[in-house]
Amino acid sequence: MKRARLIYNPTSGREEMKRRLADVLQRLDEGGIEASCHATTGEGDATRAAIEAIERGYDMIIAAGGDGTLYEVINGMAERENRPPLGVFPLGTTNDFARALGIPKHWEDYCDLVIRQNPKPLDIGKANDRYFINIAGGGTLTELTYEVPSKLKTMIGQLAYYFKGMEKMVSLAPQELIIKASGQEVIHDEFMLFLIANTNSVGGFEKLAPGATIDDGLLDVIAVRKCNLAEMIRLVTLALRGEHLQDKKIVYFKTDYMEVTSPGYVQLNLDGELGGTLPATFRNLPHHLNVFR
Ligand SMILES: Nc1ncnc2c1ncn2[C@@H]1O[C@H](COP(=O)(O)OP(=O)(O)OP(=O)(O)O)[C@@H](O)[C@H]1O
Repeated sequence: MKRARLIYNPTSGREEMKRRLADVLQRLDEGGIEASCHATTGEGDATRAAIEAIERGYDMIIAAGGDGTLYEVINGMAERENRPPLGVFPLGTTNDFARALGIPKHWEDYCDLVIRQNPKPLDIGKANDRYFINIAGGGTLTELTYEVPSKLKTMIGQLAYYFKGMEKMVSLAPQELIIKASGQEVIHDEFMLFLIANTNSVGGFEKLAPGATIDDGLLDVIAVRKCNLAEMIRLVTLALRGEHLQDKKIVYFKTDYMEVTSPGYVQLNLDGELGGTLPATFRNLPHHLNVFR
């Protein structure tokens, strides 16, 4: 029997885990995996639970929840020498990461994926002293991921982000950024936002970074130069079709290391969570985690 630590957020998405837990444990058990559970209680708890699971020598860790729970779990794992395989059980509202990797959403299919025990390596990103698995970003629009109330997400799911997104679009302001990336000329300009993608699915946009792959050792950088609301809406429309990267308002490149500074106050968003402020260094950590996928 292998031992798994299932770290789940009982409040994620539509609170599915509350109903499914017994079934999940039973199916894993039948597949030769004895799982014990940790239900998270609030901010930072999944990080502590992941550190403890490694110290207690579990054979694998399964993070069940949304992108926020996954972010906390990888931040507990990334600095450890011994990093057991990670399961990403998608139960959140958007689940960008699971969607990008084609990880099954249905609980039975997901359990079967873990039971097959075939984890594959993938890159993660490091922003200053924190880690992200899907996306890092900065600029007013990126703040919306942590401003959407959890209760609203439970009630109306993805729509909650659209409402908040529309509200934020009208108050968008450009910020001066200096971007120094390895293999690139220094860029100094005013930007609406910048994103650093590790996967191709971000914020529910499945074609935001079409060229981003999870194990190429590189981060895909997309920055939107200063523009007005009409241009911003045009870019969002293009992004839905994956046709935005050629636009003259967009800066796009791949890199393994980058520094971003600003004379202003710019908050960082890491996998949808507040991740400090600029200045920041971003680097790719190749094949740092093994994930069932
Ligand atoms: N028991 C709990 N009660 C309230 N909040 C919790 C609890 N456990 C964890 N949290 C908080 O939930 C947040 C993470 O939510 P998570 O991303 O898993 O789900 P979600 O918000 O529904 O999904 P998504 O990120 O896809 O929108 C973390 O900020 C964490 O602090």
